[in-house]
Amino acid sequence: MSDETQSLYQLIGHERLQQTVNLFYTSVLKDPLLQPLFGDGHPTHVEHLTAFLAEVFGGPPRYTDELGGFATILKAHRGLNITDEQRARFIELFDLAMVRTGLGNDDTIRMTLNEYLSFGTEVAQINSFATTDAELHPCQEVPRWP
Ligand code: HEM
Repeated sequence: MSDETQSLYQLIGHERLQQTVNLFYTSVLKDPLLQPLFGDGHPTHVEHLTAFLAEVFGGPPRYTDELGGFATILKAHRGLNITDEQRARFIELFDLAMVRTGLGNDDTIRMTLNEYLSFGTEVAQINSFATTDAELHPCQEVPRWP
């Protein structure tokens, strides 16, 4: 496979993606602004968030095919009433985790992930406030990015 056809997922590598999500989630559960939303944490969160992001960046569609797909993440976010500060902290902690695993050393990867996180957290925030289906964000499936 030539470089042109390599997905971002391949460039990142599954293990490094999972390590980054793992560090991110550990920091979320210690964060005063975010921890109240996540409680004591969920044992499948790292696996599910990794699978979701893998699919977003061109990896296998395992989140859609095996882990409940977009409907599951939508259900998880509805009613959370995510504030602007919580949304910003989520992005900040993910970026810090990228720096710590070395993923942040690659400017293209870091910038693309941050661009996606800006979009993804906006989707999550809008859905977190939706009281009717009409108020949901129009993105209703696992997006492919970029
Ligand atoms: C790019 C943005 C985001 C993505 C890709 C994402 C993805 C996910 C996924 C995959 C799950 C697990 C659903 C399952 O069990 O399969 C989840 C759950 C959850 N998300 Fe998000 N999320 C995003 C943004 C946010 C934001 C901004 C917040 C709050 C600040 C948030 C709070 C939560 C909570 C509280 C849960 C449920 C608890 C848990 O599973 O641990 N998410 N999210």
